[in-house]
Amino acid sequence: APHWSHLGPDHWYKNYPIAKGRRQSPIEINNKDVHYDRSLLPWFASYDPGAAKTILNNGKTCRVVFDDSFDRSVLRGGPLPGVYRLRQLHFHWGSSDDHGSEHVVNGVRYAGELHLLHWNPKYSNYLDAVRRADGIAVLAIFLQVRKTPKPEMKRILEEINAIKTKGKEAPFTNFDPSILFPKSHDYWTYHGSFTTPPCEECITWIVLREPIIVSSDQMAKLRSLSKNAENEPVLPLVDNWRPTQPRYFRMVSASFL
Ligand SMILES: NS(=O)(=O)c1ccc(C(=O)NCc2ccccc2F)cc1
Ligand SMILES: [Zn+2]
Repeated sequence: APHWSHLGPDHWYKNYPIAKGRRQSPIEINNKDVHYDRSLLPWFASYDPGAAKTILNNGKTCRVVFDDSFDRSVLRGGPLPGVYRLRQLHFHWGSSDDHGSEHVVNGVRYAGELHLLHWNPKYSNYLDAVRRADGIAVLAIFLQVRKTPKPEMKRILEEINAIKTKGKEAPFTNFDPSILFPKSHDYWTYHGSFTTPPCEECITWIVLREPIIVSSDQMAKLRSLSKNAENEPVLPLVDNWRPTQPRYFRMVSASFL
């Protein structure tokens, strides 16, 4: 990773000027700024469990990677003009249960946030899609800590022990991430960016209103990951969330009243 990558979010603009752009993510979602759009369609995920390939610790997050060589696992509907291919999912979390999400809703910070990243196959590949305003769609789901966790998160967290340090990867097959979805498909949507460098402004964000429930132990499991590679000094992988960015003149639309 580049030498500056250990510098915080306030330094990113030196290498990625777009980090100070007009369409950055995450943002605060406040009811007073949200516009109910009754023309917004429901979104649908059609995922093939066989597309899941591996789970890895890249020193920045825990990521599950999927086969995106054809329209095998796709997201469609909602604000999207067509199908978008599922490429990976990853998480953001804090150093304690009272913070860790990237988006903040009416002042509420959640313990974490799950991002399912999809790209628009009208472009030849992911790298090309990243350079387009309609290139990427991220489905964001908040993680809320409660006593009785959702059993579906277990499968991902069971693999954590195999990817403790940066660069560790393990097979992760036969997994349909839609089992993680909450009951309600209500969402907010707006145009934004990657929340990490290169901060490209290529993302249609679909942020679910209903969080998924995890336990404090499950969050502790995520916090047991390390930023460092094996046989390097231990650096806990925590607080991998970007602070909220100015909304400027962006409309946040809601699919619900
Ligand atoms: N937290 S998030 O906004 O959902 C997010 C999703 C994906 C990336 C990513 O792919 N980075 C590497 C990357 C970026 C651009 C071009 C090629 C890349 F590999 C970064 C942030
Ligand atoms: Zn993310």
